[in-house]
Amino acid sequence: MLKRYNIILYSTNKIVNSCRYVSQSMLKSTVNEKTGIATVIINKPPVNCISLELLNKINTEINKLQKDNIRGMILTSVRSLQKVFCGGLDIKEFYNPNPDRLAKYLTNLQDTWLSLYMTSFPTVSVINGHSLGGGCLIAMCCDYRVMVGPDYTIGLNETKLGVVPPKWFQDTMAAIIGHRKAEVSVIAGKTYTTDEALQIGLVDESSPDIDNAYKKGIQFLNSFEKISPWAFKMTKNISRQPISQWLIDNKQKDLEFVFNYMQTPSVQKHLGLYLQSLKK
Ligand SMILES: CC/C=C\C/C=C\C/C=C\CC/C=C/CC(=O)SCCNC(=O)CCNC(=O)[C@H](O)C(C)(C)COP(=O)(O)OP(=O)(O)OC[C@H]1O[C@@H](n2cnc3c(N)ncnc32)[C@H](O)[C@@H]1OP(=O)(O)O
Repeated sequence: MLKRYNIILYSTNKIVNSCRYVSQSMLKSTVNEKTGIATVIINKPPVNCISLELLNKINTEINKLQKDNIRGMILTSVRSLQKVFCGGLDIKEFYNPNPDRLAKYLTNLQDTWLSLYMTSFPTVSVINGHSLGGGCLIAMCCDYRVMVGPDYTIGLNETKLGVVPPKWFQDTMAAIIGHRKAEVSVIAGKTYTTDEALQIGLVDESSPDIDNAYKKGIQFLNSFEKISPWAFKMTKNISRQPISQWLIDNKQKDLEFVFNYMQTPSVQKHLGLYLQSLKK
């Protein structure tokens, strides 16, 4: 039986020296058996945007780690991408979608958010690049955020694409920076530089380089060494349950609304224009 571990969601290959397992594509996950800390690395070039397949992998991995009783987790992005933590949800999943796949995607998105937001172990995102839309969402799900800077950006920019960030996206941000700041932020689809994100409390610490950011993440996880895992889990649960319970109670309604809304001509037109603007 493994010790109880913390999770840091982070993108590097060289930190972990004692690996329990590694999955080769899109998501690499390693657990340091000495420390009980998992490092989960998103590895989907060119910009780590989240397809249905990646979403499945993230959710499966979190659920596996949950069963393994790890002490903590770091979530990050592979170093070779250099300037992107996560480019957000894959817009191609929403543009001219296959309805069956879109329904699967949205359901998986709900489930993955619930898994990551409610982990019973501490989690850290080491944000080693731009983190937009769904990228910002997964970083915000973690218990602590360390962002590399100064030149990266983070934010829920959905309105800039002509889509609405669902209630649970907005609630996740409001729980971190407060309702008023989150409202101003999501309405305008604002993105923040590392320094700005630190200033408004969207991230907890900044770092000029990835190694240092990773160390800060580990320090955060180590701060739980003397905290009972049960006390951690129950306290986090009480803190986050009101937000997660809303989605659990409204999953079908939320799914149907987004599923229909996404396929309206006006949303499709905006998504098409946004995708075009991203093309080189
Ligand atoms: C109650 C609710 C009511 C209604 C709700 C209705 C709907 C809500 C449902 C769900 C909500 C929808 C939520 C969406 C959340 C999102 O995440 S939307 C996406 C947000 N992300 C972005 O806007 C990032 C866009 N990308 C960039 O800004 C840059 O690519 C980035 C800074 C990340 C990196 O820049 P750079 O290194 O220069 O790379 P390129 O720009 O050259 O990109 C490389 C190729 O990758 C393609 N690409 C980039 N991002 C995405 C993406 N998110 N999805 C798909 N594809 C992407 C880009 O087009 C390039 O492709 P090419 O090589 O040219 O083919």
